[in-house]
Amino acid sequence: MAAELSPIDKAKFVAAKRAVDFVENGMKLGLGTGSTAAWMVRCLAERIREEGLRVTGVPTSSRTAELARSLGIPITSLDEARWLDLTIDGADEFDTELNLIKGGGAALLQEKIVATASDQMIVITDAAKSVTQLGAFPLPVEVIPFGWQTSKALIEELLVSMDVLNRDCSLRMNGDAALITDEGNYIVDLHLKRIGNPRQLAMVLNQIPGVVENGLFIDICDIVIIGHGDGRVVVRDINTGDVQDDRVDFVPSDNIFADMGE
Ligand SMILES: O=C[C@H](O)[C@H](O)[C@H](O)COP(=O)(O)O
Repeated sequence: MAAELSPIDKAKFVAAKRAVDFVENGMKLGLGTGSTAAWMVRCLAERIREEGLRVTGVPTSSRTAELARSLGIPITSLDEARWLDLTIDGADEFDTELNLIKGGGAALLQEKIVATASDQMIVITDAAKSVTQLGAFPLPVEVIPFGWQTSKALIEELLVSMDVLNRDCSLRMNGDAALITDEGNYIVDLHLKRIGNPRQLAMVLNQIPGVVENGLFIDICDIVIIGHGDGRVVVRDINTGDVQDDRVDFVPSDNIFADMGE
């Protein structure tokens, strides 16, 4: 018997399930990271099992690779795949132009490379992540460990020069030690509260020595699918301007919980 999902998990599940409708036979797919993307991986595995869907996935983190492998999704590296048809991923915040903050799960670097190598990016999310202005969620910046304090100081100087009022920056920790990303780097979180010009900030942050990438995704996302706890999903396409209001059955099949030990 499938476990009862919380309203937030129902919202994530229905968004993920609707996104997987966009997947077609033979596609090369970017597989995002995080709790919402994990639902997408489970829904994709279900279509592979039940319909014999043929796809190849490129995971955006070691966690997603492990999950995909455990559910029998064929995966490969981006270097093998080279170019992808579609990436489906979660986000921490999205604005009306579908600019995003990502990296709450420290996977922003691979996620940005994979999404940029895709013809289309679909973001799956719940409504709580919709904002008029990005920045309430701390902006993750991936820095190399060598001289990270200098890189952090340069980020702080940059924020002063841009007249950013809230500019508290903190090294992301994992217990007592710095969190290490899949690429062996650190994350500095920028607590900005509001980001006036995300496009400019995304560009200038990456000019700082030691900064590898930042969590602002500008002009990368094409479609956002917003799930709600009652099964409603809103699909918004930034390129066509189309908005569809849809419903998805939010009762997952029993074996979708296979990887969760339920
Ligand atoms: O690094 C992690 C990713 O950018 C995630 O996609 C993002 O943090 C959203 O994760 P979740 O779906 O768990 O809220």
